[in-house]
Amino acid sequence: MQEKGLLIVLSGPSGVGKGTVRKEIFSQPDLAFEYSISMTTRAPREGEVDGVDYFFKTREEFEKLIEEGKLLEYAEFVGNYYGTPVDYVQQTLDNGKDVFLEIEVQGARQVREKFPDGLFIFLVPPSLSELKNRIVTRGTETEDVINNRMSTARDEIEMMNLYDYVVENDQVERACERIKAIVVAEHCRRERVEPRYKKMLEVD
Ligand SMILES: Nc1ncnc2c1ncn2[C@@H]1O[C@H](COP(=O)(O)OP(=O)(O)OP(=O)(O)O)[C@@H](O)[C@H]1O
Ligand SMILES: Nc1nc2c(ncn2[C@@H]2O[C@H](COP(=O)(O)O)[C@@H](O)[C@H]2O)c(=O)[nH]1
Repeated sequence: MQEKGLLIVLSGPSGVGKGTVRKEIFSQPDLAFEYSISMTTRAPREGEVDGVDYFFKTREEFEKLIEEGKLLEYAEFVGNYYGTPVDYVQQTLDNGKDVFLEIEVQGARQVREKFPDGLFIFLVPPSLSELKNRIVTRGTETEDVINNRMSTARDEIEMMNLYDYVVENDQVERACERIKAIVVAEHCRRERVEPRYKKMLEVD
């Protein structure tokens, strides 16, 4: 029987660097994750592409997806809906591949209920002032939205004890290395050791 993949959830306050870290991890070929592209009612930012960064939906379309049970989890975050397509996640896990979700904490709680064996990682900034600096420097949000996201961030950080691991994003490369090490360790712990590691342990 084919082993199921690992469901990896990365959360953290807005602006901590989840997307940056995730893109860096996905640019490296040594860990084969599949990224689950989320649905959102948020308007696309400059340079964002439908079907690559998000599937952009109207509120009506999103509410229909909720009614039809098409979402593994969803949440309203600072005025917009965000959600994870259930079929893609389930099919990819069933095919034995690891799936990587980058979602906020309300959604992560719902995923934990459905996938208690998932791997839940919370990314933290070196400080709240650095968090604000990152979100401001990104230059994508209005002042009102930044203030809203910063006040939500304080509540989110209080939820970090619900996660299996907390990783500091002081430098992108270091945060990626920490996350990759956690995933490899989890695979070993769950005895789903990659063949190349098994080979290393073989005795002649
Ligand atoms: N380790 C880091 N040091 C300095 N700047 C960083 C670091 N990681 C990310 N950044 C910068 O911080 C900003 C926010 O990063 P990013 O968009 O990846 O955050 P996010 O957590 O995905 O945010 P959101 O939840 O709002 O989508 C970006 O401008 C990014 O370049
Ligand atoms: N619960 C979910 N949260 C999600 C999902 N996709 C993204 N997110 C999180 O929303 C906020 C805001 O994202 P932004 O792109 O507008 O900055 C951030 O914390 C994302 O991680 C999802 O499918 N479900």
